[in-house]
Amino acid sequence: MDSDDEIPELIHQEDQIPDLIPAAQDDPSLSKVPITIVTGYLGAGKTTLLNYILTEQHGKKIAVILNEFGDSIDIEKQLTVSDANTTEAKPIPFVPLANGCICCSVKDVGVAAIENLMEQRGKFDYILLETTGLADPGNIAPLFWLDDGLGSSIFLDGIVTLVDAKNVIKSLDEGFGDENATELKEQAGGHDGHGPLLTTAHLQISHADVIIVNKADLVSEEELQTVVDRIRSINGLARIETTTRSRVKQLEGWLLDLHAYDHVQDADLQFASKGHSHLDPVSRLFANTTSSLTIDQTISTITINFPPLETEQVDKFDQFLRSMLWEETLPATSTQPSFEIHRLKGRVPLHNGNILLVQGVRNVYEMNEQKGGQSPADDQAKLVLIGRGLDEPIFRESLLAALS
Ligand SMILES: Nc1nc2c(ncn2[C@@H]2O[C@H](COP(=O)(O)OP(=O)(O)OP(=O)(O)O)[C@@H](O)[C@H]2O)c(=O)[nH]1
Repeated sequence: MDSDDEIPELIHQEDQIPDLIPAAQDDPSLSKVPITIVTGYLGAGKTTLLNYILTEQHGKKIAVILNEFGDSIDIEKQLTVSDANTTEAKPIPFVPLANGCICCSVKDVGVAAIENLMEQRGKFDYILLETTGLADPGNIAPLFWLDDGLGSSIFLDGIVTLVDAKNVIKSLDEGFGDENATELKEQAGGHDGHGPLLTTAHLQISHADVIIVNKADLVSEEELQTVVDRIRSINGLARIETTTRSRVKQLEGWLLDLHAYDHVQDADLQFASKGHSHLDPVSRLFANTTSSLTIDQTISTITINFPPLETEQVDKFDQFLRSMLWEETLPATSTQPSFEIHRLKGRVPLHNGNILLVQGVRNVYEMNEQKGGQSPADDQAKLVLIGRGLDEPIFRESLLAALS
């Protein structure tokens, strides 16, 4: 490693972070680089996917940050850039970083890895960040919104979760391979009289914008459909594709250029309400069969439909979101369920002809009023929530009361 590749000092103070990436901040002509977070259980096929991408001809130079366990607990980030002109993947010199998992100490290690990478800006036009098998993407995603330094040079394009078709149901039901699985005692009706489990698999699925159900070759078509149905019952917003050897049918829209956070399409929210669109060919094959849909007891998706808002109600809507996301309390209701929100998308038409677009991950949300642009489908406002303990009638009642 030569002197140009010196490891930057790790940052421990949150308020120091905005100064990180000075080159990017100083030169406004540099456009923001998109980043996709790739997550999934150990052995789901993440490395297979990234190797496939790095050797594919796709005209993009993609930097991959791998987050791997070595022999010891040290974690190293290996940076590799695919070369659009040859089929070779060129490694950027190894950048050893401090011990720790990217989701536990992301403000230190993750930021430093990305800062390190951004010093080599110009050599790539897309970043893929692979997280360890047990990462909770909900800890990582808001960083790209909240951190001024990162946010000025990088934007989060989306979260892709790989699941292993053979083992994912066991992971969801039994916490297979997951030491962090926790029993939700307050929710009755779980397995063997116990509460259902909240596993890392639930968190990885609930936060995902794209879910790749890999290792399709190891299960029957019926088993594959059961897996797709189960995943759909957890996350009604994500696009789902089934693959073997992580070979997605195309990179754009499935791994790159996801634009999951920069617009809220009406079609996406319709999809959550109906629960069947965006389906991959295998799912379509089964669309007319009577497969029984297992509703996951732990994490689910709900869609709240409500009438378009007067301009004066926008503040009330914002207060509802703050109460729900920041205080985990539903306003204006006597029923106070225990819940947590992982992902939120909303499209709210206003009587002035504008449209309010809402995006959220955990307790971080963003609301933008877009001028005009309402479509015929915007006769109702829609708020889609993915999380734990969501009961649509209770949430709807609270929202309507808060708006009145
Ligand atoms: N049968 C089958 N095996 C696969 C498939 N995809 C990957 N594998 C194999 O499964 C094993 C794990 O794949 P990886 O790509 O290393 O999985 P990973 O998610 O990166 O796993 P970790 O590095 O442990 O987090 C490897 O031996 C792969 O060759 C698939 O679709 N079918």
